Amino acid sequence: MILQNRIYYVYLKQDDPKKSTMKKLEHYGLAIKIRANMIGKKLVLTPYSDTYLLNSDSFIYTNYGICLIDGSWNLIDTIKNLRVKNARRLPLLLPVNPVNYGKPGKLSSLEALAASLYIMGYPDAAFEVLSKYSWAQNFIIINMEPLEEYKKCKNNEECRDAEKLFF
Ligand SMILES: C[S@@+](CC[C@H](N)C(=O)[O-])C[C@H]1O[C@@H](n2cnc3c(N)ncnc32)[C@H](O)[C@@H]1O
Repeated sequence: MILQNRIYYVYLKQDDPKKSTMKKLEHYGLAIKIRANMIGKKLVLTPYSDTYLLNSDSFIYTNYGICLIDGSWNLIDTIKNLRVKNARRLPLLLPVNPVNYGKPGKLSSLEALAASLYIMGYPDAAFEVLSKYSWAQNFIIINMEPLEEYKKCKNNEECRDAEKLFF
């Protein structure tokens, strides 16, 4: 079950809106679009963070929510200087989305969200968000072994070591 009003995204208008995975989740009532100045203490997923997302971050998720930055990978530099309180990176995983299939780390917002929910201990919510796209069905299955390892990590160093086991 997905906790109500905990999944947010900032939309950067860099891609075809019809292809935005977060807009689709919003359509199903599973995500809320916000402006960057509303991020506050929410977890923010950005590959530029030095801090890995941990299972223990579920405390921040349940209290403040999680926010994706929905832009284009081609313009990812735009968010390089984003300064927020609770920025997090994900350890490497394999995307299954049609644009970046098989390129380690280049996850869609939907995949990044599902991976985060899984690592924080919400597998049912992860499967629920993935269920909205047929191409996304195998994302957890394909990444099950790394995800299970990442879920056990207690700090950055353990995440880095776990990543090296698979990539
Ligand atoms: C660059 S956007 C591309 C989104 C794509 N247009 C879509 O509709 O799904 C993907 C977003 O997912 C999150 N993300 C993807 N991979 C990540 C990683 N390795 N670490 C942290 N966040 C990640 C970030 O919020 C990132 O901005």
